Amino acid sequence: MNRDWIATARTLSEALPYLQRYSGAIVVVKFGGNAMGDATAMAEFARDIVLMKQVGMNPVVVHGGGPMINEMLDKLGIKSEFIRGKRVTDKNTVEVVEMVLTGLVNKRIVQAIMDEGGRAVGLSGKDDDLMVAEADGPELGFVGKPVEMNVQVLRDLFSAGIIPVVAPVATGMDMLETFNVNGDTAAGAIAGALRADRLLLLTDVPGVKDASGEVVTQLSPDQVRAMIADGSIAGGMIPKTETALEALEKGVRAVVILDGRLPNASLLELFTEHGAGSIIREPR
Ligand SMILES: Nc1ncnc2c1ncn2[C@@H]1O[C@H](COP(=O)(O)OP(=O)(O)O)[C@@H](O)[C@H]1O
Ligand SMILES: CC(=O)N[C@@H](CCC(=O)OP(=O)(O)O)C(=O)O
Repeated sequence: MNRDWIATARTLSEALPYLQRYSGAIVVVKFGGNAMGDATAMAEFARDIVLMKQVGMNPVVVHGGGPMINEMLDKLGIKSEFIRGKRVTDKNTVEVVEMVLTGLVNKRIVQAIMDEGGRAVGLSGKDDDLMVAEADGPELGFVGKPVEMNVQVLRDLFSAGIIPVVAPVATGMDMLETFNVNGDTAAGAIAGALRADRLLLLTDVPGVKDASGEVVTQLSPDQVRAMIADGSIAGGMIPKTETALEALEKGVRAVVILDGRLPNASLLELFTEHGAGSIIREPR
């Protein structure tokens, strides 16, 4: 008997308690632009999501696409800068953001999930008023912070056997403006409104690193606040960890920041005893 086959069978058998624990669980997965990588990485990600649905979980994909927005802004000769991990967004920029996220990136992910045999529907915060936002701060322009969530549409899609894929673009309170919402912030707001069992933030680093560059596998909210204050958490990791703290306050059970480029990163986290990346939750 081939040893690899035996190992595969054992892995499946060992996954049973996790499959039982997560049956019916809502898992929000943020797929960052830097984690998307090439077509193979995209297909592997899609396969993991389809598997989650197949075993009875309710995954929701919330995606980013920062590098793809940068590429399009470059082509159009529009300059862009970030403040504390968020893109300063003027009128021209928000149009590009909406086109790239709800068009290009969203449909690529929907297509990848369909290609793996799942059913996916793409939507943005504008669809069925899923995410209503107001300006995050005057210096950021059309960057939104979610103020009202209407997640019924996601529950409807769950019951229909469909995987929702959400682009982080929101409508304003007046229903006229368009806001660019950071992908992590959007994922946290959706996870909070759904009181999700897990929020997975897939990125391009193995987890949250301390000042010496080591990944910290377990973090409490207090530890995260201290690391933001002393500067060991910086740049794009700020919205990610702030999102984690807010999501926990709203009743999400745990938030995991992990490397989406690692093959089967989400499955490793959910279905094995090893876990992956940094898990942030209240100390037990
Ligand atoms: N303490 C830290 N641990 C890990 N990454 C950090 C930390 N501080 C800052 N970073 C940066 O945050 C980045 C992840 O954020 P971002 O680039 O916005 O990812 P994504 O596009 O996946 O949302 C990492 O690539 C890293 O450069
Ligand atoms: C306000 C803000 O910063 N919005 C992000 C939205 C996309 C995103 O979050 O993409 P990643 O997850 O790939 O970083 C942006 O304009 O880049």
